[in-house]
Amino acid sequence: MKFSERLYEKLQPIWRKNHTHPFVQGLGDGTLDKEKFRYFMIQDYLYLIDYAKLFAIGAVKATDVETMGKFAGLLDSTLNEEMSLHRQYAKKFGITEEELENAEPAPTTLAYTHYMLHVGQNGTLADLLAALLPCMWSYWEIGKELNEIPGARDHEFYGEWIQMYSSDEFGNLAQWCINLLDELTDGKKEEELEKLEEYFLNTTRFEYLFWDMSYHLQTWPKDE
Ligand SMILES: Cc1ncc(CO)c(N)n1
Repeated sequence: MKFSERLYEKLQPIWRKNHTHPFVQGLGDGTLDKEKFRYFMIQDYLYLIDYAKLFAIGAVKATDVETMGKFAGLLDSTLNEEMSLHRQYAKKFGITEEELENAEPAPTTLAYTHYMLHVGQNGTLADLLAALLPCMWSYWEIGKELNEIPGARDHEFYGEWIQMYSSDEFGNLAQWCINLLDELTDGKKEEELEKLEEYFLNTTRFEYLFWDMSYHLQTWPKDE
């Protein structure tokens, strides 16, 4: 069995929790409170700034030019395609680019990005991929699932989000990362696979926490 199949099977219950989170459900049926989505967009923009850096680290850790080029492409599409979705949504909300970049990360955003960057900086290329994969993979799955809901992709507000994450372009990038992780883990010892599984599990959990943070508009403790 491919390592990605093992991850997928083992973590199904946790993935389902992400799919059924009220934030995700609200995106799909269009009932999500705009204030929560606005908060999510700002936090997700900050998240993606650090996430993009993981692809840069991937290029550094790659051992062949083709893989380097792919990571460079992932870096480019995160900064210039995925984040332009956020910049467009920001315009709809009257949020300036300065405001976006100067916003303060909430506790969960900071914990999640720093965890991934720590694993990415200190580990192997396989470690980095295991940590970053739940992000792309779960958004692709969620995008595809929401895209099946009649009218969801044409929703005046959340439709563009669903279109982006259910797209073949986004899916192909996720699939490339899945395939590379499968290649890198082929024939690896069980001990090594368990370590990778732990990274993947932790960032899958962080995905849930990110939805939950946005749903509850998490802040740092008040009256500091
Ligand atoms: C928190 C989070 N996870 C995954 C993605 C997909 O890139 C995203 N934009 N944000």
